Amino acid sequence: MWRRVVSLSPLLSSSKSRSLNQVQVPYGFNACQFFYTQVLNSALICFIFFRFIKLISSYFAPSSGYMAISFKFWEIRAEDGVSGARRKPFVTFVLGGPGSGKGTQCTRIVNTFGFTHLSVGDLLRKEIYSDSENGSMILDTIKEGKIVSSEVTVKLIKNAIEASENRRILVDGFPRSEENRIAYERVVGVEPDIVLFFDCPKEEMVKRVLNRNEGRIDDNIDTVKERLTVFSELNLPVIKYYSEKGKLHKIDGTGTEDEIFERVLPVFAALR
Ligand SMILES: Nc1ncnc2c1ncn2[C@@H]1O[C@H](COP(=O)(O)OP(=O)(O)O)[C@@H](O)[C@H]1O
Ligand SMILES: Nc1ccn([C@H]2C[C@H](O)[C@@H](COP(=O)(O)OP(=O)(O)O)O2)c(=O)n1
Ligand SMILES: [Mg+2]
Repeated sequence: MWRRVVSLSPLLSSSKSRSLNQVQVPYGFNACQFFYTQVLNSALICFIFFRFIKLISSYFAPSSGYMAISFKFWEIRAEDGVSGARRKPFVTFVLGGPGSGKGTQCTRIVNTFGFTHLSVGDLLRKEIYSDSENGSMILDTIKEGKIVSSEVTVKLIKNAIEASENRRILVDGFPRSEENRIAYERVVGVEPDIVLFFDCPKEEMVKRVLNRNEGRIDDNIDTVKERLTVFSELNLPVIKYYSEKGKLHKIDGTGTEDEIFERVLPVFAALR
């Protein structure tokens, strides 16, 4: 290809320079000829180079490992306007114990800041009702208050992010364990941009879950107790991880919905 570019250079310069030969400048230097040979050749080389990179990145489908990382890099560059590829999404993870108000506050963020809300619990429940091969396993896991294998969950999240036209995404209820977090990073290839954590006392969370009244099979005292244990053991280490990375926004989850949203507002307003 490079040979083709080089062989095109004289063609380009000779045809143009013949008609513009008259524009002579002192010291025997032809300004127009210089322009056509140098500037246009450089532009042509750049154009062909970026077409080549684009072709290569679409040829090697990003799936895992090195190619996924390099593809991500290309996507991030693409965000800067280098190519027409899809922009990297701005991903916010929303964490908190059961009943801490994640879903409620996500709805507010969607309405105010135009995010798309991906509730991982909803994605899993949809799998149960769509009779998918994992449906009964998911149902049992949710009933017991445990966490579904990351292999299933991450695939659902990745598909949902890819299907979304919106590049501003809230992933609600994920990652719920270090296993969740590591699997996401391995498969998707990037970390979230920010992480919200709704901090709420256990008694308040239990009260809210038992009053939720959405007909959920896990909204009962036995399951919520188990979920709180799982939250302390598996989710708190994830929250600590993001806090140490400087990505965590810890929000007091007590008070009215309005009061809590007042605490959420500055996080997103600062991003505008
Ligand atoms: N600040 C609040 N005060 C009282 N009830 C709330 C508050 N925020 C949410 N709720 C209610 O508590 C229940 C759990 O809220 P939800 O948003 O579903 O929490 P999560 O998604 O964290 O489990 C819902 O019935 C919701 O209407
Ligand atoms: N990352 C996740 C998220 C949810 N789940 C399962 C286990 C959770 O108890 C249920 C319900 O999750 P959901 O986020 O809807 O629950 P809450 O809104 O916190 O009450 O789904 C999971 O296994 N892994
Ligand atoms: Mg929820």
